[in-house]
Formats: sequence, C-alpha cells, structure tokens
Amino acid sequence: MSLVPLCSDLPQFLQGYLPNATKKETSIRPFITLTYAQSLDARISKGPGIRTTISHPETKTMTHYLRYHHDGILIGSGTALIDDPGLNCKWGRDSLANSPRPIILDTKQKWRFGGSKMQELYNKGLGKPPIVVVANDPAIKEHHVEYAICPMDKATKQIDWEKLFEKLKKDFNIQSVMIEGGAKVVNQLLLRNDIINSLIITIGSTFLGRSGTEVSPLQSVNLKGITWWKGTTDVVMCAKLDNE
Ligand SMILES: NC(=O)C1=CN([C@@H]2O[C@H](COP(=O)(O)OP(=O)(O)OC[C@H]3O[C@@H](n4cnc5c(N)ncnc54)[C@H](O)[C@@H]3O)[C@@H](O)[C@H]2O)C=CC1
Ligand SMILES: Nc1nc(O)c(N)c(N[C@@H]2O[C@H](COP(=O)(O)O)[C@@H](O)[C@H]2O)n1
Repeated sequence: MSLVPLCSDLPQFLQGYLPNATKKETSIRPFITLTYAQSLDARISKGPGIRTTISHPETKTMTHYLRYHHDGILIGSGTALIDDPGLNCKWGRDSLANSPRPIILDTKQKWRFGGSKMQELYNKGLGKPPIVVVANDPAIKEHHVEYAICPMDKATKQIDWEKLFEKLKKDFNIQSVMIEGGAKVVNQLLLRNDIINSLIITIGSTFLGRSGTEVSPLQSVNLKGITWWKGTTDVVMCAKLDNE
C-alpha cells in the first residue's frame, strides 16, 4: 500500500529530534529515537496478539519518514511474532537504500525470518535483512540473518541495553536506531534517559480500552524540550527524557 504525501510542516517539526545525517555520532552508542503510536488511554494495541492501527495515514507517512532517517529499527520479539511487520521504508524513491536494518530482540529465539513479511520484502529488493539479538550462539542460523550475541545480565535476566547498542555501532556500523516497540521494550526504555536521545509519540484520537496493551513506565518520567504537532486526527509529541 502506498503512503499519502508527507505533511509539509513535519520535516521542520521533527528536525531537532532526528539523528544528524551529516555529523557522525562521536558517542560509542548510536543516536536512539524511541517512537510509537498510542491511544488516548495509553494503549498501543487492542490487546495481546491484536495488530492495531492507531496512526492516521499522515502520521503513518511520518513513521516512514522517521525510518528513512535511521540506520536501524528495533522491535521486541512480541511485536515481531504478533504483527509480522515489514519494517522497511516506503518514503522516498528507493525502498532498499532508504530502509533501516530491522533489529529483532529475540533472546528466546522464537521468531523466524523464513516466511516473514520482512523476508518477502527482502526477496523483492524492498527491504534489508534483519539483525537478530540473541543471548547465545543460536541453534538454528537462518540464511541472510546476522546475529548479535548479547549476554543476559544474570540478575535481571535481561540484555544490557548499553552493551547492545555499543555492539550495534561497533560490529554493525549502525549509527542511529529507532525503537518502535512493543510495550515491554518501551516501558523499559522510557526510564533510560542515559540512552534515549529523542522521544516521538503519536497519539491517535481513540480509546482502546482496559484490555489493550498499555505503555506506562514503572516510575514517573519527566520530559523536556517538548513540542507538539497537530494533524487531522492525531497529535505528535517530540521531547527529550529529562535527567531528573
Ligand atoms: N502502536 C505502536 O506503535 C506499536 C504497537 N505494538 C504492539 O505491541 C504489542 C507487543 O508488545 P509486547 O508484547 O510488550 O512485546 P515486545 O515487542 O515488547 O517484545 C517483548 C519481548 O522482547 C524481548 N525483550 C524485551 N526486552 C528485553 C530485554 N531487556 N532483554 C531481553 N529480551 C527482551 C523478550 O523476548 C520479550 O518477551 C503488539 O500488540 C504490537 O502490535 C508494537 C510496536 C509499536
Ligand atoms: N506508527 C505506528 N502506528 C500504528 O498505528 C502502529 N500500529 C504502529 N505499529 C508499528 O509498526 C509496525 C508495522 O510496520 P509495517 O507497516 O509492517 O512496516 C508494527 O510492528 C509496529 O512496530 N506504528
């Protein structure tokens, strides 16, 4: 499906929150944007296992414009298994060149590239092959997939986000990453002002109800550098996570 044109005021609105393509990031980690679409009641889907459209076509186009500006796009395995997303970039003339590298956080090794929408796009020359983040050498290695082995923290049984992003930059030359979700990933990273450079949230004018998948961090989070854009049905907030 093709995209509607990008609203003319969006590039200016987003400019201060995007990785700077001309300036190589000097940090040991890539530039990281946390971005997702939520309902008025802070839900990102109608419920477990339900792929839900929240964004209006004009903010969907904005998401593809964001994809255009990043080297990598990271999602958790929950999202990969439920949504079977394409994660390519349809904005601009050359989908293959413009698409970010999909990065799937799949430490339980449940997701398969084979048979996925991502593989279909890759086979058609419309998307890049994924990097799959695993905790140890995978038993099954799929063709065209690269693996980022990132040991789990023994206490938390989670990967160390800092080490993962350092590895993505050092081993895969990923200079910028947009993180699209899902809820488990977003709820962790909303607390990481040491890692997240920009926060871009689309808010759709709908309520998805209490059985919806909620985004809400464990503790309160303060924002700074806040700016809003208003579209036909959605608003978009750009901000930075505060250090307080
Ligand atoms: N509206 C929107 O913008 C978006 C909505 N979604 C929705 O979100 C839902 C999926 O969200 P969730 O179920 O929360 O799944 P998720 O996509 O956050 O993936 C969770 C899985 O990722 C792995 N993971 C996450 N953090 C980890 C860590 N620190 N260390 C090791 N492994 C880790 C684990 O395997 C975990 O089970 C779907 O319904 C999807 O449609 C997803 C992305 C964007
Ligand atoms: N921006 C945005 N708006 C919504 O309404 C959404 N449901 C999502 N979901 C994210 O986009 C992925 C789908 O990508 P493709 O269109 O298949 O390339 C999905 O997996 C979520 O990460 N995003």
